[in-house]
Amino acid sequence: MFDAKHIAAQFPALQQQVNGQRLVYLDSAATTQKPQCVIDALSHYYQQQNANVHRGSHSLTAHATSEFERARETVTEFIGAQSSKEIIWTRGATEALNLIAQTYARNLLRPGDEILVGEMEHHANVVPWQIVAEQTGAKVVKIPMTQECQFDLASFNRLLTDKCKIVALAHITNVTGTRQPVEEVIASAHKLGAVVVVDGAQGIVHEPVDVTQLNADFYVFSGHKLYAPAGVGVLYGKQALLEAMPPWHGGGKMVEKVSFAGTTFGELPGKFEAGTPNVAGAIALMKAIQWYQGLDQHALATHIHQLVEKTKTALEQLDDVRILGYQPNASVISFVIDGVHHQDVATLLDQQGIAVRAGNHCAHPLMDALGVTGTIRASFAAYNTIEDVESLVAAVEKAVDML
Ligand SMILES: Cc1ncc(COP(=O)(O)O)c(CNc2co[nH]c2=O)c1O
Repeated sequence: MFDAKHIAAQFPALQQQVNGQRLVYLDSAATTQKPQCVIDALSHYYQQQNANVHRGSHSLTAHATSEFERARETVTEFIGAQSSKEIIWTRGATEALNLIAQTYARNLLRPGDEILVGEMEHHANVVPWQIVAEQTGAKVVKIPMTQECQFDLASFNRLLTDKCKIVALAHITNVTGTRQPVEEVIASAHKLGAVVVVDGAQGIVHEPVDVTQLNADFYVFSGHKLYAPAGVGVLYGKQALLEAMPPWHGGGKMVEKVSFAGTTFGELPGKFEAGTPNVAGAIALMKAIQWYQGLDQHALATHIHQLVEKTKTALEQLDDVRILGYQPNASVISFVIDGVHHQDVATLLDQQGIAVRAGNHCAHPLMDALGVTGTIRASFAAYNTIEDVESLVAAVEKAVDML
């Protein structure tokens, strides 16, 4: 039995009322709320540890650097990387995907090469590939989804030719929570010499990740979806790939020697970390990972899946409510109320203290495939309870009656 109420009590943001009602936070796929211990880690850093890292020669900077690199080691172990050199700090998944596109891909791609991208992807895993395709004369090829909002593996294998140099897909998608077959995609792509970029923004928080076992070439995620602050994220890349890539941004820390006759660049991971990093964010992400690893992961996953299943069962009893792309064992559920704009529903729910996401969820191609302009999405995390489900369903029922 997963004690979500005990978990929720650790989250200050969840103790408030919104519009005079208990906050029911069901938008964790957008960003999770933060436990007190993570908030304390941020405060402690700025109260006691703040200094710039890898520079200066005083005790504070030495300690801050040590904690910053301990955070990198924590991420290394958390995702099963071979070396901390394979862990690059970014602002989040979006920046990590753009870094890969503008270094690895831009350096590799030639006219006629192909980048295969899943139809259900978040724009952060579509647009960077379109930009670099435009820059290099390569082509982005859509991997269609099935009618059931699953990754169409058969179509993928038909589209996969020796023209394909990169495959980009989410571990878990953000609108329907589809767990995509990254293992099979990686195996097939590698047979043809293509690399696979796995967008782990949703996956990192809903199942154990071992990038070595997965054999992913790149895996990216954002701290703020993993109970950590916004502004810190991770790009994992196989060391050999990262070593061969040109730098992303120029500046301090990423160089070996600068002269106007020419500049030599630093080693991993600093080569990709120009400028002053988000030290506090990295340290808080370490604390978030340590907190998260203290949870019973099987019980947590079972709990979240039960909440989503109960939500589905209740919503499908309501007139005019249509659930879209439901996936067993997902952490999100998306639905529409026929004849009612999704934003109007979200506004009514908000008036009852219920925070969901309405809109296209940065997934226009998926919305087009579903034939809608947007959905209402409820997404669940460790702090959500059955009472949250009951509040959501009652509010949707009220919305159906009112609208
Ligand atoms: C699958 C996926 N990839 C990439 C991103 C981008 O992450 P960021 O760089 O941290 O912004 C998101 C954010 N998804 C959402 C953000 O708000 N609602 C969402 O569903 C995502 O869900």
